[in-house]
Amino acid sequence: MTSSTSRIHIFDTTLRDGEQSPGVALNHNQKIEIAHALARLGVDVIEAGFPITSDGDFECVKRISREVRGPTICGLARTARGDIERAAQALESAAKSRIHVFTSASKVQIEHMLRKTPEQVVESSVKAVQFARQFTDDVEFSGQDVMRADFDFVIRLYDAAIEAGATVINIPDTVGYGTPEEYGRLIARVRDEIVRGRPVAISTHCHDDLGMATANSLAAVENGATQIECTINGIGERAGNTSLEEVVMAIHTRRDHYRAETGLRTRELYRVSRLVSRLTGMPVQPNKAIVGDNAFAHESGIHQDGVLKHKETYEIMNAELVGREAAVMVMGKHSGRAAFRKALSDLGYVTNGTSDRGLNEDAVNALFARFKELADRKGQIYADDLRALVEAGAEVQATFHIDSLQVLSGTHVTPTATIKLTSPNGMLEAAATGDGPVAAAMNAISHATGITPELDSYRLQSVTRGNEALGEVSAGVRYKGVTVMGIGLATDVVEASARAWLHAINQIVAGQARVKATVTAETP
Ligand SMILES: CC(=O)SCCNC(=O)CCNC(=O)[C@H](O)C(C)(C)COP(=O)(O)OP(=O)(O)OC[C@H]1O[C@@H](n2cnc3c(N)ncnc32)[C@H](O)[C@@H]1OP(=O)(O)O
Ligand SMILES: CC(C)C(=O)C(=O)O
Ligand SMILES: [Mg+2]
Repeated sequence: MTSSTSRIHIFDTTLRDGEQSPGVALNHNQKIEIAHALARLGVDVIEAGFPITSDGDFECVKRISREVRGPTICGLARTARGDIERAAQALESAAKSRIHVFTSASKVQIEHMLRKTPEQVVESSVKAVQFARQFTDDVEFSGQDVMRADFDFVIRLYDAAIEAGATVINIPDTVGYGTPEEYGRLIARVRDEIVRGRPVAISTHCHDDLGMATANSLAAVENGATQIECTINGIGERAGNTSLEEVVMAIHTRRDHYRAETGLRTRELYRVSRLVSRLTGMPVQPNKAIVGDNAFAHESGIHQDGVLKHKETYEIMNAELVGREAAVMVMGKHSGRAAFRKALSDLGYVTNGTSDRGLNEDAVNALFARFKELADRKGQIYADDLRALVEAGAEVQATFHIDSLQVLSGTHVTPTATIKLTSPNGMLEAAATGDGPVAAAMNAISHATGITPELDSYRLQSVTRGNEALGEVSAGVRYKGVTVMGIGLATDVVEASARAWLHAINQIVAGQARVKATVTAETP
């Protein structure tokens, strides 16, 4: 840290405000596990709970105080003496402890919730801070809902709290009402009018009701705040709190701008995010900054091509720095050839092969065309899909290709299929019926090609994941004593069957059949 770089303290409240997320209730062991993970991450303060809440919360704060070393352990308390005493008891065995006393600052909360006058709020706050100081030298003070409060009152309240012994003053935008500009200006006012060089830290605590928690916290840093209160994955009351991973990585990535740094071991970020998501049962949205599944993933061809050539074309931070893998390629309909080749070679296929070895240019192009077709229907294409696609054959050598297939089937109709095939001699078209839609499609192909093998075996299986999983059909066919295995892949099972049938016919025509059974003189 250079002399012009300020150190920002990270106050993690996942176990207190985060646990206030509707539907979340962590048990002791889960909280201890998260507290240890936060200590490994290197947060400065863990707000372990609100000890007056219940015996369970009390015991948990007590256990964290006893077991977790590194960060300061903090307990929340209203201005009531009972709350403060209970917090102090819970924190007794912590190596470093903090009591966090809070009141309300806005008129609406003072009048309607606390049912007090502003004077009474100041008085009870002063008494509470003084009382808390009897247990620890580290007392944090908060007045809820500052952004809807009268700022002159806010200044008076916090000045009184500092005089009473508060060492950290936390400025909560409890309902996520402020804009970055307004919030930043208030923090600057607090810094200039009441801190005035006294050894008191300014802290920010923002909620995300309007999606501005991260921006507001960073605006506070620009205006003198040296502590950010936040939660892993941004969980918390209603729309949640400032997301820890976002502010930490914003400060790191834009250190040229913020001239600040946190002391966190950022490589732990992703792991802690997964842990909190798993234990709270709150999934992380895929497009969530830093820790979402898509945060370092690329699906569109132009981006994939850029990232494959040079990661920084579309990635602004080092994924490894947050414990993740960089430049993850997601294969879908927006993907291009560069990523497709890379995906094939990652699966072990040689993509610059010659006509007799590996996949040559034509083979890759044919596979790419099939891949696009599939992606249009299936959405995401997984490694298994790609493998199956290659194994089903690029059909470069194929004489016949499906141009279109239409099948009519139902309870009271005779299954009928119409096929159009491209061939070296032009378009071939035929229609046929069958016992079922699969038989009708196979018969139509046989009529069009003039080749009618016998079906020896038929197997259909789902090879990939998702609702639109690929169906793979393996059709063992016999023709003039030669047995050939045709493989067809499609999201539609009738189409997969037709493709398998045609694949077999193409092998017969090309004379490239893999002989699986003894050749006999028998003809079908
Ligand atoms: C913005 C925040 O995140 S604040 C923290 C919010 N977290 C929680 O509330 C979780 C834990 N809470 C609880 O378990 C309970 O609400 C308790 C144990 C704290 C209190 O329970 P109860 O005694 O049953 O009170 P209840 O929850 O119904 O109402 C809250 C009381 O606290 C008072 N209160 C609220 N904030 C404060 C404060 N900062 N200082 C003093 N009193 C306060 C309210 O005025 C109300 O008092 P009243 O009962 O005299 O009207
Ligand atoms: C207890 C306080 C700091 C709080 O969580 C809030 O105001 O949002
Ligand atoms: Mg809060």
